[in-house]
Parts: sequence; C-alpha cells; structure tokens
Amino acid sequence: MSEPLPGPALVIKPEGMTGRTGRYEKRLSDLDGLFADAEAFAARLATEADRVIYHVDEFRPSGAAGDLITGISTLSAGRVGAEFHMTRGHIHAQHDRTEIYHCLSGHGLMLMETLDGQTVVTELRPGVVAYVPPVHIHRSVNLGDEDLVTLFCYPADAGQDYGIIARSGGMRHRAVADGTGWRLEENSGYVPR
Ligand SMILES: O=P(O)(O)OC[C@H]1O[C@H](O)[C@H](O)[C@@H](O)[C@@H]1O
Ligand SMILES: [Fe+2]
Repeated sequence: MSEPLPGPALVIKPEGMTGRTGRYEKRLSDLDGLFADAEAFAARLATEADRVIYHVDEFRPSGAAGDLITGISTLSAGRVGAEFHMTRGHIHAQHDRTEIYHCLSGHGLMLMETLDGQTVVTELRPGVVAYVPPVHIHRSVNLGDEDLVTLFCYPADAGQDYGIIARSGGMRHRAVADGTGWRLEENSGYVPR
C-alpha cells in the first residue's frame, strides 16, 4: 500500500499565513503619484518614506495555466489628504483572468473599472467575497481604521499590468473621506482610454 503524501499546509488567518512561497511589500515611497494630494503625500514622505503601506504573502505552486495563486494581502489604514490608503491596482496581463478576494478583517472597497470607464465597487467587510470579473482593473482601498486583510485567489498565469492605470492618469474614481464615512469622487486627471 502506498503512503499518502502530505499536501501543502496553508493556514490563512487575519494575522498572516503559513506555507507561503513569496512576499512583497510596498512602502510609502513606492506609491508616489498614486494620490491626488501631492502636498499631503510629500508631508508624509518626509517622515514615513520607509513605512510599509501594504504587503502580500502568497503560495504560488507554479506559474502554469490551470494552477492557482492563493495568498493574503494586508493594507494598512490611513489617508493621504482626504484619500484612503490603496494598492497600486492592476489589470491582469491576460485580461480574461479573474480573481476572488475574501475579506478576513477590516473595512474597505474592491474598486474595479472596465476598459470603457465603468466603475464597479464591492464593499468589503469580514466574510464578504468580492469577485473580479474578466477584464476589470482592480485595487483595494482601506476605508477603516484598522488593517484591511483579504485572502485572494487567482489563476497562476494571470500576470499584472500596471501600465493600464498609469496611462489613464489613475482610475476614474478616488475613494475619499466624507465626514466619518466615505464617497467616490471623480478623478480630475482621468484620461479615458
Ligand atoms: O499588485 P498590486 O496592485 O500592488 O496589489 C497587490 C496584490 O494585490 C492582490 O492581493 C493580488 O492578488 C496580488 O496579485 C497583487 O499583486
Ligand atoms: Fe489581481
């Protein structure tokens, strides 16, 4: 009789994950140009350039078509001027590749956009699963005052294209504070594609 082989032991909790194959971090200094308020960004940069704004841990068994990348993204709370902390955002290099995000803790938004500029949002609270359909630009936004932690899963051959947002001067909408809440604001620098 053959012995069973041990499968990968991934444990993913709001505090972090075990069994990761990789990690990356984005510091405040990596996010230059993302936020509307350049003065507020410069003021924070002066004292917090090296602060990690978000980090991503992942389990990537391979990059093969049909394989899956699973991981956890942790986005800190805070604002640059009125605008909430967010990830750079991307579209998958293979445009038709999809993704799910399961909110483990915190409060935020999955801010999505179609190529013709239609904004789609899913508000994230613990337990919510956001679905990113094919050909949707997507970024996470932290609307709360604690870390926004999401478990994500997407095809291993998807890839990330960041140029799509850069060429349009950002996404069409920005998530900004509104009293104690939030609202979406038109991005004045947006260039329709
Ligand atoms: O790629 P960014 O916009 O920097 O966002 C960071 C990360 O967010 C998600 O968790 C995705 O699944 C990752 O693949 C992505 O790289
Ligand atoms: Fe993605």
